[in-house]
Parts: sequence; structure tokens; C-alpha cells
Amino acid sequence: SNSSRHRGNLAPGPYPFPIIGNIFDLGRKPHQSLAKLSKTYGPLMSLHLGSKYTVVVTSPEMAKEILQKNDKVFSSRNIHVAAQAHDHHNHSMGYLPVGSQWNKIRRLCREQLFSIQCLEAGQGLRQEKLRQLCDYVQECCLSGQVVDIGKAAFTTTLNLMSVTLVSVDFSNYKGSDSSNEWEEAILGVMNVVGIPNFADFFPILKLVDPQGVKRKADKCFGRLLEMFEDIINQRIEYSKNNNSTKKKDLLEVLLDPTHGSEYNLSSFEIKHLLLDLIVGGSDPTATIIEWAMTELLRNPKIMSTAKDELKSVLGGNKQAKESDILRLPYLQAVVKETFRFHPPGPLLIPRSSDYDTDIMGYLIPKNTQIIVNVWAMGRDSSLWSNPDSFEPERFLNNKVDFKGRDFELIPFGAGRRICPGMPLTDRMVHLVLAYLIHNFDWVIGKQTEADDTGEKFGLSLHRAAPLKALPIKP
Ligand code: HEM
Repeated sequence: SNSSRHRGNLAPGPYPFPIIGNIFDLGRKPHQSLAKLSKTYGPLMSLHLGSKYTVVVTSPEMAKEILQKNDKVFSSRNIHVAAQAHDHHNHSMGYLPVGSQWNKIRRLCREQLFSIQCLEAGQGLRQEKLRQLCDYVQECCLSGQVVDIGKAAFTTTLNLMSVTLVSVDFSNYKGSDSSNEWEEAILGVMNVVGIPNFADFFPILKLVDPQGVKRKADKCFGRLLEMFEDIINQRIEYSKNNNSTKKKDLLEVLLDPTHGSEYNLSSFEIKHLLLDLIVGGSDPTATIIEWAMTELLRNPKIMSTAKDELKSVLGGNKQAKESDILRLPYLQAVVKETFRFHPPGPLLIPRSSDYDTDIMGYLIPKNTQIIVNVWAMGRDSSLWSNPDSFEPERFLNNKVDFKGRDFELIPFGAGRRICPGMPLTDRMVHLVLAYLIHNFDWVIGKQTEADDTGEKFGLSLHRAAPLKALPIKP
């Protein structure tokens, strides 16, 4: 509230211009501009983004205060305009406040998707999806065609998700972007959620919608939700006629009157859940694979160390099994180092404070937007030696992991709202990388291609130019 602002001592920050606040400080790469600003103002920094009071967190200590010690206050999401399309924020696991509905959906995902039993049971499916990636890369290898690594990884993870959820492949390796209705609808939602929207910072603009974000969001969310609704209706019809042959996917569990009633989700809620899982899962997983390959191609010595390890552990087997991952510590270190250096969500997903709180002597008022700059923490020289170079070795003989306990490395967030998909991503990323590294030598047209580590800010932090490389048989 306003009166509390006068009482308390707000965190330091740049001087806000009237009305506009610090919005122009953000620029096109907000994670980088914010990293620079917090060097001046410290690990808990105030920004007035239009009328949206925002606190930016840039140290492991502060992140722990916010995401763990005071997680009762800071577990709500900041609700932006695009997320309100079709009332999504009121039904979505990603946006609902912590409470009974959010708990119910999180529990459902924990029990029916990400439990150890579910993950073990899903291994065969992941091997099958990996085989489809293999076929595609083999074919490119034989015909001398480059592979767009991010795109191929996106197809793999998207299909894995879509088959797990509804038993349909949403993507194919060869189709052009526009030929695929699902991909187009999913990318549409991803883009509209990723655009920084001025109306989020100036409530008065919500009606004007100057960039048309609200209009676009209504259209894109509407289309994707409708496509899920069709799938749900088709399944209900199918089940009526095929009582005995049940599909083995999440949708079946949710619609099964004996099982589903435990969670009791309406088909309205189911389509919002499917949207969250599909949109939230595929892109960041593909992004981390693309960045890992980028760094391996830029650092031939690291690539050859990774290849040697795979050769000794997998030998003549082309595909790794999930039980092999434990025996691949160097590959694990490559993945951790990629999460440090290129976190797909550089600013996590903003939270919001539920009431006024004191953090290390500073007042954080109710409804403050909370941003955690994990990108900046990953490049902080007081936390990491040589933070600007890619050195997986730093994670050998070192217990630091990205599971939410070590606050210097939290690409999946932390606390009760940590990314629920982390255990699945963990398996996928190692399997796909192991396959790509173990079976091919990769050649890029120009060395500059791999060295181009320019970033594009959006829902995930992508390479500005996609990584394309030619697979050849070693
Ligand atoms: C490299 C891969 C991924 C990264 C870096 C990532 C990152 C994140 C982050 C930073 C958050 C916010 C956590 C917080 O507020 O503390 C989040 C939430 C979420 N993620 Fe992920 N994620 C990944 C993969 C996945 C996958 C595979 C799925 C689904 C299968 C998924 C589904 C979700 C959902 C539904 C939420 C919202 C949870 C909530 O608000 O309660 N993510 N993710």
C-alpha cells in the first residue's frame, strides 16, 4: 500500500523519471541491462517500471531469502496482460496463486507425470522419440544436409510431451514451420507471452492495448485451446466406442471416471493444463540443447572429452539408456555449465509479493513484481572463477546442482513453485546430447556460426541465429 512506502526503506535503485520510471533502462536484452544496473545498486534493487514497482534479485543469498525463507509471501505470480487471455491465469498451474486449486494441479502432475514410477514407465517412449531423431539425423548425414539443432531438439521434446499427454505427435522433422498447425499455434502463444508489453507497466494502456498484445494473445490462446478442446472431445467419443483399448496417456487418466474423479478437473481446466505443459516444456528444453551444442562446437577440447567419456561408457550402443546418465559425469557437468552460462529463463518467471515484507532491512510492499536474474548470477565473478568462459570442469568433484538447493544455480527456480518439469527435462537433455555427440562429428560451415553467441530475448533466451551443423560419420 502507499502508506507503507513512506514507512519503509525501499531497496536502492536508479532514479525513476516521473511516469515512465525506469522502463527505458530495460532495453532489448533486459537480463543484461539489469545485470549492469545491479552492479551499481546491489543484489536487491528497486525499479519503477511505469507504475509497476519491481524488485530485482541478483545474489544467491537474496534469492534464498525470497524463494525459500519467505516463500509464503513470494509464491504468487506476477500476472501480465497476455496471461489473462481466455481467463488463462485463473485456471493455469503457472499463474494461479498457491492455494487449493494450484495444489491440486501440482499434485496431479507430481503423481501422474513426474513421479519416479511415471518417469521409469516413460523410458520406452523416450527411446522411441530418440529413435525418430536418430532416423532424421542419419538421413541428413547420408544426404549431406545440415541439421538445425534447436529445431530438431524442439521437434523431439514437443513430440515427447504431446505423446505423453495426448498420444499425438505435434511436430515432424521435415515439415516447414508453416505446414504444421500445432507448431504454429504453440509458437504463436510462446511469442505473445514473450513480448514485453508496455500495457503491463501502465495500467491505463490496458484498454488501449498499443502493441496489440491483448488482441494477439486472445487469438493465439483461443486457437490452441480450441485445438485441445477438439482432442478432448475426440477422445470422449473414442472412449465411448472403444471401451477396451485405452490409450496410455495423461488425458486418459484425467477423463477416466474412476481415476480422474480423484483430481476432478473439468475439460475446461484440462485444456488450460495441456496448454501450460506443452508451451512451458518444449521450448526451454530445446533451447538448452542448442546452447550446449553451441558451446561444444566452439570448444573442441570439451567436445572430445565428452566423446571419450561416451565411447567408454556406451561403446557400440548408439542410444544411451537413462541408467547410463549416472555414469556420465562429464556430460552432466556440460549440462550444468550450460545452465549456468545460458539459462533458458534468464529472469525466471516473475513472482509477486502477497503482502508487505521486510527483507534484509528493506521493505518490499505488497504486489511488488519480483525478478530473479539468474543470468547475472551465472556470470558473477564473486561466485564463479572465469565466469565468462565455458568450463564444465568446474562441476567435476563439486556437488552444486540445479535442483533448487544451491542458490547460485537455479535455472528452474526454487521453493514450492520450482519448475515441476525439471526431472523430465533432466533425462531428455542428457539423452539427446549423448546421442548427438556420440554418433556424429559435427561440422559447421563457418567457424563464426558457432561463435555467434548472440542472444534473442523471448519466452526462452534463444540464440539469435539458429545453430545449423552438418552431421558426419566419424
Ligand atoms: C530446460 C527446461 C526448463 C526450464 C529452464 C524451466 C524453467 C522454469 C522456471 C524458471 C519456472 C518458474 C519457477 C519458479 O517460479 O520458481 C518454471 C515453471 C514451470 N515449468 Fe518449467 N522449465 C523447463 C522445462 C519444463 C518442462 C519440461 C515442463 C513440463 C513438462 C515445464 C513446465 C512448467 C510449469 C507448468 C511451470 C509453472 C509452475 C508453477 O507456477 O507452479 N517446464 N519452469
